[in-house]
Amino acid sequence: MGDVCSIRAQHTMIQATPQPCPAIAPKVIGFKQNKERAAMANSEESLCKAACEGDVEKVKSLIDSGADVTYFDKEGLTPLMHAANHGHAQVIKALLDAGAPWNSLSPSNLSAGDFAMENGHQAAFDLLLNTGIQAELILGTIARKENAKGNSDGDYLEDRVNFSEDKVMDSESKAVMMAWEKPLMEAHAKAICSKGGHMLNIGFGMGLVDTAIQQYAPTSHTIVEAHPEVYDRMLHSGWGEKENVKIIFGRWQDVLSELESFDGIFFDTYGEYYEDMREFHQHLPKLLKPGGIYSFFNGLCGGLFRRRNLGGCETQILAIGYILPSCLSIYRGF
Ligand SMILES: C[S@@+](CC[C@H](N)C(=O)[O-])C[C@H]1O[C@@H](n2cnc3c(N)ncnc32)[C@H](O)[C@@H]1O
Repeated sequence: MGDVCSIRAQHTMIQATPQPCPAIAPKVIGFKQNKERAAMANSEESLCKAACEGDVEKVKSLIDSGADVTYFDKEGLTPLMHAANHGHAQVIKALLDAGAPWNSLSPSNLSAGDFAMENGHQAAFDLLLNTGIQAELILGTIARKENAKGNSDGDYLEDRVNFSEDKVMDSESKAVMMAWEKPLMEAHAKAICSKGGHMLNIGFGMGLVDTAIQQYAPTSHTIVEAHPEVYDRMLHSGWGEKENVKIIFGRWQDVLSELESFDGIFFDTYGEYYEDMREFHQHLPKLLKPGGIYSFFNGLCGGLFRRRNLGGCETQILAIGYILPSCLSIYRGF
């Protein structure tokens, strides 16, 4: 747990040089019909400049007079990215209230959240994180309802997955798991194994957390995995022959009755929603022994930040810290 918190602390020390505020480029208007469009673009350029300079009154008045908060300037940046880059939290709030998209990406695939994070603007970052999480929760709830009605646009568990040395990808080439997450998985394993005993991991993926759990030589180590190809790969790589390992093939939702209680539990699935994780949490009082330790990993803010090396890990930890307000991703059973 100490590790998890200290990684979060490292994050706030990351500093990058913010880009200078853009000068408003003079427009050359060749045709009469372009005048209106040029005037509008000017108000959006002014919005970017005011956002960059932190002039919240000007931002509000430009919004009131119809400036488009979704505008991308010639550098491919939105007003929200400019405000985030310089840490102007009040401007960010005004833009978000006016409907500025929190998940737009710059030409280098950076979101406003990335700009705030890279420049160490914690208040700006928290605002964007909050908005991203709220949106994810709402979208997740809608998607679950759609799926329940049979409108699912594809079930990850029924699709093919691709394995390579450093990642597992789903059929849409989205990363199920990536090797850079290894240090984070090791931190989770260390936490849940800190008292030894019987371990449970939900979701094998690349087996990073399970490999780390094995290093603590637990009394028993149960792994629940639902994807047939991931399961086959587990068997081919010898996981079925390890003495203290029990593999349960199936969705955790369907195999709960086969699970006893554990001293350490880790949860990290893919293709599920926040609501699924919450549902899992409701089973914890039964699954976790008194004094047991639970930890989880979940991409709760997809789209808000790039998934990338250490930064991505830190983001996940921040997200976890946000959900459980004291930067703890760990739950201790009573
Ligand atoms: C992100 S990966 C887990 C990565 C793992 N923590 C590691 O260290 O490599 C998620 C895994 O959960 C599995 N999964 C998805 N939904 C599941 C469910 N309902 N029950 C059990 N496993 C599930 C996926 O097939 C995938 O292997």
